[in-house]
Amino acid sequence: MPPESIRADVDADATGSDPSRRLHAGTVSGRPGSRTSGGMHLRWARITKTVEIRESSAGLLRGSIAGGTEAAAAAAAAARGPSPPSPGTTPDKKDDDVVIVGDVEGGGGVVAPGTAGPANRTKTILDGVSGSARPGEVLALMGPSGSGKTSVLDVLSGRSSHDGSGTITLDSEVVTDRLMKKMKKRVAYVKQDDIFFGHLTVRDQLTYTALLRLPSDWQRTRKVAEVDRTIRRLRLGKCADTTINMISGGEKKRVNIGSELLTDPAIILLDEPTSGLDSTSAVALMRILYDLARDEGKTIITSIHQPSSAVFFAFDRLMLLADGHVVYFGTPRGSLEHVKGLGLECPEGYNAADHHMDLLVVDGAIDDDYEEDDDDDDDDGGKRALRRRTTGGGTTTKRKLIDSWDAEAFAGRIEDEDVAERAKCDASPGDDGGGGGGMLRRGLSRRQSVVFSEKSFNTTWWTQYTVLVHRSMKNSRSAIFTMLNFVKAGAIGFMCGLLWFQMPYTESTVFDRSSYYFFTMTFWVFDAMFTAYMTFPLERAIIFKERSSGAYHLSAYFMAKTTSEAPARLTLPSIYMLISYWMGGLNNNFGIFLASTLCSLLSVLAGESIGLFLGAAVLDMEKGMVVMTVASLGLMVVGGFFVRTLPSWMVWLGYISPFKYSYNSSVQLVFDRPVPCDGSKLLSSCQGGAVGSASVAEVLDFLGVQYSAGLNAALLFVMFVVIRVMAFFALKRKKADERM
Ligand SMILES: Nc1ncnc2c1ncn2[C@@H]1O[C@H](COP(=O)(O)OP(=O)(O)OP(=O)(O)O)[C@@H](O)[C@H]1O
Repeated sequence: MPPESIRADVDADATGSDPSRRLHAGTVSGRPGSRTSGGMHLRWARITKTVEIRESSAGLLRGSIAGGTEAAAAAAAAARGPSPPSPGTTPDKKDDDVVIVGDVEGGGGVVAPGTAGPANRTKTILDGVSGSARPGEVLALMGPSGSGKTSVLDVLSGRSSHDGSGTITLDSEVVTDRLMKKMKKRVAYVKQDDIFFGHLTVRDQLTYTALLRLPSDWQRTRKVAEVDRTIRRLRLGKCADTTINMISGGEKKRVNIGSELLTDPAIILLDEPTSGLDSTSAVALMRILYDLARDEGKTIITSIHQPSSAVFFAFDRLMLLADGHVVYFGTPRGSLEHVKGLGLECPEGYNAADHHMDLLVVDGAIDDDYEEDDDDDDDDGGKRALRRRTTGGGTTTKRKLIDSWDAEAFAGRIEDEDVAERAKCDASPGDDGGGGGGMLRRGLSRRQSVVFSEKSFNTTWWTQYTVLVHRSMKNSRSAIFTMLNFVKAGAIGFMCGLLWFQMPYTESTVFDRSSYYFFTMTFWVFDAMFTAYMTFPLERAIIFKERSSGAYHLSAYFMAKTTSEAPARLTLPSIYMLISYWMGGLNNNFGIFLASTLCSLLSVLAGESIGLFLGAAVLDMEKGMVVMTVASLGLMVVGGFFVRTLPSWMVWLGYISPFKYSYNSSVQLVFDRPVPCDGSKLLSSCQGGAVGSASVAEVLDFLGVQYSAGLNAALLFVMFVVIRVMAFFALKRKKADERM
């Protein structure tokens, strides 16, 4: 369909008698006097995006079959293997890329898709993409997997940059990098994955979001009222007080949308909001989106895989993508006319969306199989449907569709619309603050100044910190204060108590006393290191998502995390100490119990810092676990328990071992008086039998303990602080990489 007919088509469709219009009939609670602002007209022209293809450590090249030659696609598909996500990481489609086999440098491998040759390491994932989305309308992006839907949304949302050759305009204002950064707050982006703290209820999730993101001059009651309204609007009443872990997929999607809606965005971008939903839930969700567009004038852009007929025809506009190219933009009904004009008519009664996908999905490997199977008598309808995708002369329908869409003319049309609208705006006095005269020529436009005048954050650092502490405590309370963890601390404490039960304070138990502390600090420091390690890799998706929408400062999050988890993290070792210390009869002085418990807790905090640092530095769980294991065992080995004299080049490692300081300080404390000899002739002063005693200094020397208890505790504290600061900077450095 020629681009010129797009608007006519939209208008015609809007008055049509399509049965799918029932989707628009849904009602949403009225919004009299609501604070809702309408949408904005978003246009984009000639957007191109090229990415570097990363080489894996095994010398393989990661790429995708999309956009590649059929041969490349076939070989790449053949090479495709299961690629499970790393445990605990958010599945990332970028990591699911097909592995292209071969020595690419040597030119012997498979051609990187969309590129000129085997040695080329870049790939064009968006190629001159143009389109527009208006307030009050729902634009759907459709196309096969890998066609570029998410990439378009990433670019439009400002979460990812494009190559700079194209333009994006917002109400006809060119969106510069700076404006794009600010614009993110007016653009809600609901990603494909539902990422939340699972232990929070739906209401908690929305309330924390409201407290973090709604303006600080709003009263708390107003924010809570907004949460209630969002719950009603998204029909989440039934599950409002259920934890997110327990709600259904459709409800999760709605919570995700609700979290974004709270900030009253002008533009809402959604990446496959209906994926994983049954058709009824998908229709219900789409109805909510239509209500938002119709009733509140929002601009909505959603990618969608294979919608039902009702959903398909209800879209206001449709953008079909293949291999990063637009192959159609216009009304859904117009899309059928367009393909019919190319001799690819949708069969009677066949789902239009399925028909488009059939035309666009081409998998070289599958097609080759069918070529070979040509004489197969057992051919069935499915195969025939697939073969339908190949037209005469070996040209795929996909190629035909790409070639027949005049992307250049379409981009020109989008740009003309922009120019016309801008001229209209310039000509209307007062509209831009007085006098017209060219918004762009005057530098900062009215729209831009409105956006720029917005503060980077809606709330103060302190508000962010307190809200995040509250949220984190609530979440970690549920995650750490579990019955299982209490049983673990209690049972291990009791077991140790039995093992070291009521040791007499004599020469023969010198080793047993010190080994109690060796075990205690090994166990709890390891525990702290490994559990803290998980923190950032598990929460990274949430942090980056929330940060990319300007919810809070990273420092507020980090400080909140540090302070809120400490009580939970320290309670369990305290329970252990309370049970095992008194059962074991380590030292009946209560002050020494308190001091040695404090030293153990300091070592837990130092261990936690190491875990946080490694978790921030190595967000990939698989690699991180290896680094953690090596680091923790290494630090323990160099603590001086196994090898008294370390090789000179390793001595420095001993100074960064929390195990060493924790052990030293506690052992210093517990041997607070001379140790009576009991005939075991362990210590040199006791060689005469069960008479006399060994001095504290001799015992400590015998055990290889260095420095005073105070100095050891102080060094633990320094480790705890310094490594924690390092963890913050490691996380800060990661931020840019991970946001994409
Ligand atoms: N950073 C990247 N590095 C390499 N390839 C990338 C990168 N980002 C996207 N791609 C590739 O670009 C193509 C388009 O990806 P995109 O995620 O936009 O597709 P999609 O249409 O949203 O797919 P799906 O429907 O499966 O979500 C894919 O082939 C993908 O592998």
